[in-house]
Amino acid sequence: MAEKAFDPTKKYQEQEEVFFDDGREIELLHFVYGRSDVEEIRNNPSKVLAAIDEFARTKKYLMNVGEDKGRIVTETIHERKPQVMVELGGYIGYSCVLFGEAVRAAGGKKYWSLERNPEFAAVISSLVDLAGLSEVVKVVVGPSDASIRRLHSTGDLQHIDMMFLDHYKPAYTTDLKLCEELQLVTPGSVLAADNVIKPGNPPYLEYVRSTCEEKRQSASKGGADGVDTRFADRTANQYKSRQGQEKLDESRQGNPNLVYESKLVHSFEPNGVPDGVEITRCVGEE
Ligand SMILES: C[S@@+](CC[C@H](N)C(=O)[O-])C[C@H]1O[C@@H](n2cnc3c(N)ncnc32)[C@H](O)[C@@H]1O
Repeated sequence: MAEKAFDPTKKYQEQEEVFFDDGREIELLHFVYGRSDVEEIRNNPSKVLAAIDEFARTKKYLMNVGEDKGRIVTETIHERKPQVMVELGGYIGYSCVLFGEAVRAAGGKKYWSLERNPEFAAVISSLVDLAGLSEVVKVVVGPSDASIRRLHSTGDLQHIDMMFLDHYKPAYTTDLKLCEELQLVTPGSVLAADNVIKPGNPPYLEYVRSTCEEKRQSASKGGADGVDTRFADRTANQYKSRQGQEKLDESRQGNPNLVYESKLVHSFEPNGVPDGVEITRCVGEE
């Protein structure tokens, strides 16, 4: 996958100081459903995505994965052909519509979108319905770790063929370890982690790039308390005003015996800022 230059004609609006949860998500729904051509975009995922992009380019920034990084993940979906894919963090449904359609096209059965904010989850469901993807996509409201545990215990989720991590940055590693412990992530699973350059995720990159021996040694030392200090305050507190202080189980050990092959694919945020997606394949267990 070669890195392409950013096309400035597709640039989203600048990211403001307050860039989400200020009513823009509902404004987006009115923008999309208020279009004179809304019946032409119904059941057409590409046109729904184009309408979302148009809002973000002409009205207000949206924290979507965007076209460039999205392509890296859809190419991986075409290769891996997951029957079951999970995303952590759905926001207004951009990645859900883009990847849900790719999973369906690859013959997959289910795309789970785990979103903590109930208002955002309602926006996702509305746009997924418009895109005609309701049979493949299931939106689950709640914190990702509780949702993963519940879906596993009910038997609704038995294996994750592919996972897109794009929620609270410090939770990437703790949620991956939870999925390993529940044997949802096993050899054959593929992970795509967004924002590993902007804002960055050193603990996650360290984990998926470690050898089994390194992971076993670090698990034997036990986890540190609180959010890893390598995250900037802005990232650690991104959802604090709405959710309060996040509680992560840093003592979780995961399955250090899983062997990962991991690589960074460079790309751009939809407002042109350089970023990258870490693609990680679980290739064995030792
Ligand atoms: C960057 S946005 C996701 C963007 C989306 N994947 C896309 O590309 O279209 C991050 C989302 O994660 C959600 N979120 C944050 N912490 C979460 C958690 N612990 N569990 C589930 N969702 C969470 C936020 O509410 C927000 O909607």
